[in-house]
Amino acid sequence: MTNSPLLRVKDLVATFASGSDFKPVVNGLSFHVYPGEIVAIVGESGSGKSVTSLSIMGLLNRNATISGSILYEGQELLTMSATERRRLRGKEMSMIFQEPMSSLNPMLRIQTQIAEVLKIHNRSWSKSAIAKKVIDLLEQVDIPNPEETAKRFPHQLSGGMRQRVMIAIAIACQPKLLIADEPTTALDVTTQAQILALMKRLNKQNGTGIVFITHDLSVVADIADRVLVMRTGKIVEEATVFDLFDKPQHPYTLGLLKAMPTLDTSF
Ligand SMILES: Nc1ncnc2c1ncn2[C@@H]1O[C@H](COP(=O)(O)OP(=O)(O)OP(=O)(O)O)[C@@H](O)[C@H]1O
Repeated sequence: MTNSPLLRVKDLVATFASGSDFKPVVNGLSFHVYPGEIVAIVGESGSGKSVTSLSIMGLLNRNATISGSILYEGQELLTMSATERRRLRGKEMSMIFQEPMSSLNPMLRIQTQIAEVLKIHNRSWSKSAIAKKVIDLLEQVDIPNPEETAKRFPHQLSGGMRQRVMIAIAIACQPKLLIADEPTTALDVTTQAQILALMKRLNKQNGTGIVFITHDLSVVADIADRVLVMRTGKIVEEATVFDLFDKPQHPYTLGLLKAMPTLDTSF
């Protein structure tokens, strides 16, 4: 790991002009992610995890006001032009959402959707180079029969396969930063474990820094190097994954840990 963070968020405040009584929903958040690191943000529903990730990606609604600082490789994202941010999105940083069906276009074949992002960021590539890269990406995310799958439409794939396609799109341009917002929540446990293993492998192979948003501490234990515990728009605890489970400091973290199902839990 190098000494300069890939991402440095400082005093981030996000407020919506409607729906939240003008109270900040993210309120003075500071954290950093080093290249190659997996940082999990964990917290209950409504604590501001998604607003944080959308702020980093520059995808928040127009009714949001953001202040503070978000530095990506030392460049301030909050003062960047929309064109510059679009250039970074997809190429330098990309995002995976919980429900791939709402991010994929139901009318377009998988190959067209992956090719689209490749074309935007690699204008000089030939058609055959793009087609080859599409298959290569589907192979990287362990899609069986990639040539066949590339021709399918999203509804012809299982939820796990759709999420793999979303990951293929997200890594198409080898971003340095990947933000994954509850990418496994909608999946059964076996598929969830496979997707987590895939993300860990991509992190190790490509050195991608990952911000992994979840409300599930067992996922945190599986994937993260470092953990930020978020509550009502603030970070209440930050620790390595080992320390968080070994000696949690904040009562809220203790509560989350106690609520984790164990083998002894009776339902
Ligand atoms: N576009 C919006 N307009 C108004 N309020 C919003 C908007 N988007 C989010 N909020 C509010 O901001 C707060 C934080 O929402 P956010 O989606 O970041 O929570 P979360 O921690 O990601 O929750 P979940 O785990 O349920 O996804 C919530 O109170 C939510 O209602």
